[in-house]
Amino acid sequence: MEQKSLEFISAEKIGSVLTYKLLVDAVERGLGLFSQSKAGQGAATSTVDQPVRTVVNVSSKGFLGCMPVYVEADELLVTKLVTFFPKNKNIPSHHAVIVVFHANTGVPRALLDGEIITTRRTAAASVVATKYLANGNPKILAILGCGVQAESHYEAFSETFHLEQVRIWNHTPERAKEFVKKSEHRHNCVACDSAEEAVKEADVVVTVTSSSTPVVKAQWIKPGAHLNGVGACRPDMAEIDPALMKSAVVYVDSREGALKESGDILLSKAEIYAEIGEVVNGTKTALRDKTTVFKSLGEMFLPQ
Ligand SMILES: NC(=O)C1=CN([C@@H]2O[C@H](COP(=O)(O)OP(=O)(O)OC[C@H]3O[C@@H](n4cnc5c(N)ncnc54)[C@H](O)[C@@H]3O)[C@@H](O)[C@H]2O)C=CC1
Ligand SMILES: O=C(O)C1=NCCCC1
Repeated sequence: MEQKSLEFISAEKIGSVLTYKLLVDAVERGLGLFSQSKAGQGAATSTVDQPVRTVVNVSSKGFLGCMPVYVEADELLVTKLVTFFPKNKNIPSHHAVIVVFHANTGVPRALLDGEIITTRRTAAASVVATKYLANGNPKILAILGCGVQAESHYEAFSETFHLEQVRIWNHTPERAKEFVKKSEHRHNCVACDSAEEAVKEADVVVTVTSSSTPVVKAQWIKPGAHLNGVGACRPDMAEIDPALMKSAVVYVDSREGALKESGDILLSKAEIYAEIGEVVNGTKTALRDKTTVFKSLGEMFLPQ
């Protein structure tokens, strides 16, 4: 009889092994598997079963998201539980734990601190989308927002692309200046006084704010640029000008998730061209010369 032995894997341990290289490869593969499968449709034969997460609102303070997934190929039966409390002060706005079960027996195997995985996986997903959708090698990156995701996106993009400049904007300008000064390695970073200044010559834009209303306007975007929309993960929230959503070619991580959760898509009534996993699988085209948006909502896949 299998003995129950539940291992706890700490944030320190995860942080020491989970490189962006590893994650980018794993997320790319995961997104491909997801789009190949009948994910979320409850089919017993599905190779990946990942229903759209269940979200519990905690009055006006925040929410709890429950994100289960079964990946047959990896014998993975996992769920992430993530909270988002945007008004938190002096502690992160997101917290998460991940529970891993044995896929053949249902026996719980491990409990993982989910914070670093959430932080880095999200940036890795934006890197995957950018690898496929950027028009040539991106040289100027604009990051709107200066929180945890801004840090991870800066690290992941700096490791992957040869960036000449990273333009940083925050709605409280002091925070953008602090971001730039945080490390001597950030010599290629500049704090911008306006979001327009950050965005207007950028090859790639990342929006990583807790804003419920658009922080980027259509007319600021360089034609052919690629934008990763990472925040605004509820149907009543939007980070991107509806005019940009309508004029750009829109890619998502999960079509079903986007049609339930993304205010940027629902409020603008933008058409979804493809899941990024379909591009990975070669069943949809990467329209690199067009202005593209990847609307990220956070489909979770763990490396083997
Ligand atoms: N798509 C995905 O997979 C994931 C998305 N997210 C989302 O990404 C966003 C950023 O997450 P974190 O960096 O962890 O959050 P954070 O709390 O560390 O940072 C939030 C940033 O938004 C800025 N901000 C707050 N209110 C604003 C407003 N009204 N207008 C403009 N900026 C404002 C803050 O100054 C800060 O720079 C959140 O919306 C979060 O829910 C987070 C994890 C995964
Ligand atoms: O995938 C995640 O993790 C999250 N996605 C949307 C916002 C909360 C965290």
